[in-house]
Amino acid sequence: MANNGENQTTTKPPPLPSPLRFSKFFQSNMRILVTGGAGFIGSHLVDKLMENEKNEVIVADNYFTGSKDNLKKWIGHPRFELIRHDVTEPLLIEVDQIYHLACPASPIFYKYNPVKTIKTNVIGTLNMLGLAKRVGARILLTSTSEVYGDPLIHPQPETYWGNVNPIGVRSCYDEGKRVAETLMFDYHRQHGIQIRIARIFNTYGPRMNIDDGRVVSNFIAQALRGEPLTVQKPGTQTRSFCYVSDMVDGLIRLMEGENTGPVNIGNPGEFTMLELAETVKELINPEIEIKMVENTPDDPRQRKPDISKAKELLGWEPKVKLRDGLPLMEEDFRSRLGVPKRN
Ligand SMILES: NC(=O)c1ccc[n+]([C@@H]2O[C@H](COP(=O)([O-])OP(=O)(O)OC[C@H]3O[C@@H](n4cnc5c(N)ncnc54)[C@H](O)[C@@H]3O)[C@@H](O)[C@H]2O)c1
Ligand SMILES: O=C(O)[C@H]1O[C@H](OP(=O)(O)OP(=O)(O)OC[C@H]2O[C@@H](n3ccc(=O)[nH]c3=O)[C@H](O)[C@@H]2O)[C@H](O)[C@@H](O)[C@@H]1O
Repeated sequence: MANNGENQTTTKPPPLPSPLRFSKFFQSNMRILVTGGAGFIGSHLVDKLMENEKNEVIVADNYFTGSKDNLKKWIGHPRFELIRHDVTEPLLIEVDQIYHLACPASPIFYKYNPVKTIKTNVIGTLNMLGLAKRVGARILLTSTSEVYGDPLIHPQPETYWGNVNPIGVRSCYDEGKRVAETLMFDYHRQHGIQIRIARIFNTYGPRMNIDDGRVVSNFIAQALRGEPLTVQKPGTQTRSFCYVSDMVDGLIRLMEGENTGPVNIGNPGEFTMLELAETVKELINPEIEIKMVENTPDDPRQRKPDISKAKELLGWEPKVKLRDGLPLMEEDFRSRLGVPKRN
């Protein structure tokens, strides 16, 4: 029987919280660090966390794929701080929770400088675990469905150990995240750190980079620019797309709950890339052409989360269907590309 982490209780007590907790200037606010908070999912997470007046949010980001623009409504807010920081360097601050998202997510960006991607996943996660250990913070890692590689089991439950190429062009990301998960559990067992691991499946929504290279952003930008939708061959490969507000809700529930994870967070609705292209065409621009193009190596052929664990342990399941989420993203892309809605 695969031991998947959930019954691995720690023998060591967690470290004491920062001594500042006992100082006379003690503030009861929850201090939350979001690494990668200037990115797509991170900035939506920050919006949600900032809604709670008891939260102070600190974002650390090196702006590789993120942007200050995504956080502009919070810059200058007394409960918000933005730090230009690369997580491959240590960070010495006092916080109660860490959402560790920093890592390029789109394949074109994570393959751009693969050695840096590995450093971000391994050294970056070590640094954030070191911070969690020093101050007694709870830490959540945004891992990925890519830890299942090109899966041989469908849909993928958390107990599946995956089918991953260790020497391929995607390995800097998927093996990097696998090591990051290992580090999380080793810090948990060895040092008593409170950990949470989310395995995120393809997420989409407003604020994705327009030329991000991921399939939903590509298709919407192409449809709005009047360019052919580039379906990578064979087009029968599948993905399951989760709207970003559902994702943020799942991440917060995981952080606040009692279970370490790993927990799959994603929308089980499964589509082939040809079906996705047809849907974008129908909803956004029926005149657009669909063009088959060459694929990249090691592209997973099928992907769909088994979310039984998220349902049972977090009481979570996604609410936004693809057909309802795409128009919300279209609106954001129209305003950023300056393409008005047709009558
Ligand atoms: N969006 C998805 O479909 C998806 C799926 C699975 C997992 N994830 C994970 O979720 C997290 C966020 O993904 P996203 O889609 O928002 O991506 P994103 O690229 O929009 O955001 C990543 C953020 O991390 C920052 N960053 C990258 N390297 C850094 C470093 N060394 N130091 C500091 N900051 C750094 C970037 O500048 C950016 O702001 C990532 O960890 C990703 O692996 C995302
Ligand atoms: O969800 C996940 O776990 C992972 O999924 C994605 O990786 P991937 O699924 O390969 O994402 P895309 O680049 O959006 O590709 C999805 C599919 O669309 C296809 N595609 C992509 C782009 C395009 O223009 N056309 C097209 O058909 C690709 O071949 C692939 O089969 C994310 O980019 C990773 O960050 C994330 O960790």
